[in-house]
Amino acid sequence: MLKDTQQVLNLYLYSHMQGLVTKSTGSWYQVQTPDGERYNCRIKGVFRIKGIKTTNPIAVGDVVDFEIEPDQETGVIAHLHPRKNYIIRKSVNLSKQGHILAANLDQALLIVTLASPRTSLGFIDRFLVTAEAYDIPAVLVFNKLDMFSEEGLEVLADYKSVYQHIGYPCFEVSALQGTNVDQVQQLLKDKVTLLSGHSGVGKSSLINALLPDLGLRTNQLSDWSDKGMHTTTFAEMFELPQGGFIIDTPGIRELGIIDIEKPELGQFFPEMRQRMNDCRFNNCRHINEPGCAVLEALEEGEIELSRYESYLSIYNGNDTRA
Ligand SMILES: Nc1nc2c(ncn2[C@@H]2O[C@H](COP(=O)(O)OP(=O)(O)OP(=O)(O)O)[C@@H](O)[C@H]2O)c(=O)[nH]1
Ligand SMILES: [Zn+2]
Repeated sequence: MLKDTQQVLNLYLYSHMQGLVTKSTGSWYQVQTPDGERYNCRIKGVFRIKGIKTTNPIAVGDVVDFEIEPDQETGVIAHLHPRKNYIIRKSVNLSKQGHILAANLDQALLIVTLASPRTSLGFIDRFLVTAEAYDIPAVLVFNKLDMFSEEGLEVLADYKSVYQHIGYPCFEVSALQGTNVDQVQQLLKDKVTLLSGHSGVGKSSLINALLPDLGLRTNQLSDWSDKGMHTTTFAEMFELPQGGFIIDTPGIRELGIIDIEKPELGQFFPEMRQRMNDCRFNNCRHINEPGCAVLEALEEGEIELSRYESYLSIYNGNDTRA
């Protein structure tokens, strides 16, 4: 009888649990179970991505199975669930090596401003291309609404229509005054969201507006951000009171452009992707080829000139990240 009880207990103690990796230090992983329990876990075994060696096998956002150790507090990660996407930093001199920054992102939110500092269209487009290449849905949030003049509001409406037209949701908010922050709150609910944007666009202000009751959390967040060493290497997720997580890590805020082969670039512009099957040549670069469906659409004003200019700029390897 006693033996049976022990066996049942052992089974229970070593049972597999599933959880989300919410923090990583490289050797320890914080794993959160669906009921909110957190365990510090180690890794057992080898985890690999095809074709690339990673310096970290498991990253924030990964879903893993783990076994709880007899101490009931720590665990051993035994299985990694397939990722729907991940962002990776390739090492500069060894392109076959990389560091996974985060996995399974539901969306990437780019915070931009049209005033102090103005985010360039080139920067926005570069971000969107990168998000497309990573297969992460992107959303634009135009902040500092309170600073706009009549004229500024018209420019904003133009920008929004350009991006909404090609399928990117756009929001306009004032983090400072709280305008439309509830819409962003709704957007983040139950999702894993990467926050991005240039310095000074109001990311911290927006987080503060999103977490009004959790000043402590935001402080932790900026403390974390100040630790230069960790920030570039390891991401951390912050849980939102209404459900969902945000990732705000300086090293990945601007989602550096990844290696994209020139012939593939058009695929990452949705309005080009949609038309390029109609180009006369199947290896059309959409630059000066006859019968190019993209150039036709550009001429007819169906493709925005600024977007096409971004295409050319990235194609030619110019850095538009002003
Ligand atoms: N008028 C106005 N100012 C804002 C708004 N949001 C942020 N700011 C101001 O813009 C400045 C930068 O805001 P932060 O929230 O620190 O920007 P950040 O993106 O976190 O910047 P980094 O920490 O450098 O990445 C601060 O002076 C904020 O007060 C807004 O909606 N309206
Ligand atoms: Zn073409």
